[in-house]
This record gives sequence, structure tokens and C-alpha cells, in this order.
Amino acid sequence: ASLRGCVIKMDPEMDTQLKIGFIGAGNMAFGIAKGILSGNVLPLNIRVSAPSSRNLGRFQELGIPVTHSNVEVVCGSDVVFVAVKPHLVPRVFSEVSQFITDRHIIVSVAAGVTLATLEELLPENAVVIRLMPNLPCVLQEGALLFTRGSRAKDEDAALLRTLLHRCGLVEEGPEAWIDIHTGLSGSGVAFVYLFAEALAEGAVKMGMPGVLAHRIASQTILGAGRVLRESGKHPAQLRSEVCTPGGTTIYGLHTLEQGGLRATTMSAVESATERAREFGRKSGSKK
Ligand SMILES: NC(=O)C1=CN([C@@H]2O[C@H](COP(=O)(O)OP(=O)(O)OC[C@H]3O[C@@H](n4cnc5c(N)ncnc54)[C@H](O)[C@@H]3O)[C@@H](O)[C@H]2O)C=CC1
Ligand SMILES: O=C(O)[C@@H]1CCC=N1
Repeated sequence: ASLRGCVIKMDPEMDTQLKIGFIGAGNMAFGIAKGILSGNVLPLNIRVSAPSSRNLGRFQELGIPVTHSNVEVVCGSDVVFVAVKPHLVPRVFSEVSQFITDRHIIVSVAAGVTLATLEELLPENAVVIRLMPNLPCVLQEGALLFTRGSRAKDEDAALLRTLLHRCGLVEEGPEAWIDIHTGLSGSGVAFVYLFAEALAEGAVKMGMPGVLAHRIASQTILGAGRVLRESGKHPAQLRSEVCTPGGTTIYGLHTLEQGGLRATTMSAVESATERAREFGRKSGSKK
């Protein structure tokens, strides 16, 4: 079949099934693809492109067809995830834009790249959604927030939710929250890793072997996270449940407060959010 000059390779038996494409084969594409696969989409209904073969092997191991052609992904897909670094988004769109029609839903995960920029780079009738995932999508424990472009309808948002429901928590919100979510959760994952490393190093300092300290630190963060999510309690409430009056925890918490951990963490979310906003201004000014 030919669509505005692009040759679509179709398997007649799969024609009615939704096709999902990924432009970019990095960690985000991989995490989202794994989540989508576990939601009963067949690997053959997904396809991934990247200029080099470096990252494509792990998709092939999942049975997902791969290509070096972004155009092929667009032409063979209904929903296209754009998962390249933010500065590459204009280049990728200039390459594939002429092949995008109103049958496509374009989902950008690029940090900071705004809906206004995305819609300006794409044809007038393009349906665009901006999504911010995070690394734990690879284990279906992601936290994802999306916002719709001006032409995305309720059914487009519902379709995206259905596709992503196995990736983790999926929420929709106004665009202004996407950069905040990037700081809180996209980058926040790395903040938690820094804390994990510091916990373990504290234990090493006190004499525990590093390997064991790291295993215990990761289990501590996993366990604390699950209790937090599953109890629905405020973190301050849970913290008070761990503190014996005059006991070990309150001594440790006092030390953390003296070091300004809370203020520093709030500032980290703020800086990461501001950085995402800066990407937005830069990608907008390149139009
Ligand atoms: N890594 C993270 O935790 C998060 C990343 N993001 C966003 O996701 C996007 C992707 O990030 P990662 O997966 O971490 O990046 P990555 O560097 O792991 O992957 C980028 C992929 O794009 C491919 N690529 C480069 N040029 C290309 C082109 N012209 N056409 C097609 N593919 C091309 C690369 O080969 C690579 O496979 C970024 O925009 C980032 O802002 C969003 C949330 C979290
Ligand atoms: O550091 C970054 O720019 C990307 C976006 C959120 C997580 N990683």
C-alpha cells in the first residue's frame, strides 16, 4: 500500500490490529515497549527505528522488528512514540513529517519539548500527545504523566491509557505539570538512586561489606516505597511510625535535617523542572 509516497509493508493477517512504532531505541522506548508487550500487544505489531544497531538487539530479543528507517516506522504505525533526545526532535520531524496523517497519534516523550513546538513541527492535522515516563517503566513500575495536544480527542487519550496501563501509574494532567513531573519523577528516580548509594555508603563507613550494604539499601527503598504507595499514608505519618521516642531513627532524622536534606531535595526538583522548561524554550526558539 502507498500512503503519500511511503511504501507500507503490510501483513494482510495483521491489518486490523493497532500498530505501534518507536522512533529511538533507548531506555525509554525499551521500557514503554516492554510495558505495551505485557499488555498483550504482539511483538510483530510493534516496530522500532534507530540509526545504529547498537540498541536494537534487545528489541529483537523480544521479537520486535527493527529498522534504521524512521519513515518506515511512521508509515507502518498508528501510534508513534518519539523517544529521541530533545534536541533531535526537530530533525526527526523534518524527516518524517510529510508521512504523518490524521490516522496517526504522535506521542513525544522528549523532556521539555512543548506541545506548541510539536504541533508547529508537524502537519496541521496531526494528533499529538506529550508523555513523560520514567525509567521504572522497564519493570512496569513507571510513573507516567501525559497531556493532550489541541487535536487529541478523548478516544486518543483512552487508547494511550490502554496501551500504557502495564507500564505503571498513568495520569493525565495539564501541560504545565509535565515539566514538574520531569523533575519529580523522570529525574526523581536518579535522586532516589543517589540516596540509595549514600545509605549503603553510610553502612560501609560503619563496617558493613559494600555488596551486602547495597542489597539492603535497595530492598529498603523498595520496601519503603511499597508501604508508602500501598498504605496511602502521608510520608510524615509513616516516618513517625518508625521513630521510637529517643530511639535511633529520630537521631538519624535530626542529622538529615541538619544537612538540609528536605530543602536540598525540593531544590533538586525545582532545578530539574527549570531545566525541562529551558529545553522547551530552546526547542521552541529553533522553529
Ligand atoms: N532516560 C530517562 O529516564 C527519561 C528520558 N526521557 C526522554 O526520553 C527521550 C529518550 O531518552 P533515553 O531513552 O534516555 O535516550 P537514549 O539516548 O537512551 O535513546 C535515544 C535513542 O534515540 C536514537 N536516535 C538518535 N538519533 C536518532 C534519529 N535521528 N532517529 C531515530 N533514532 C535516533 C539513539 O540511537 C537511541 O537509541 C529523551 O527525549 C528524554 O528526554 C523522559 C523521561 C525519562
Ligand atoms: O535527564 C533528562 O533530561 C531525562 C528527562 C528525565 C529523566 N531523564
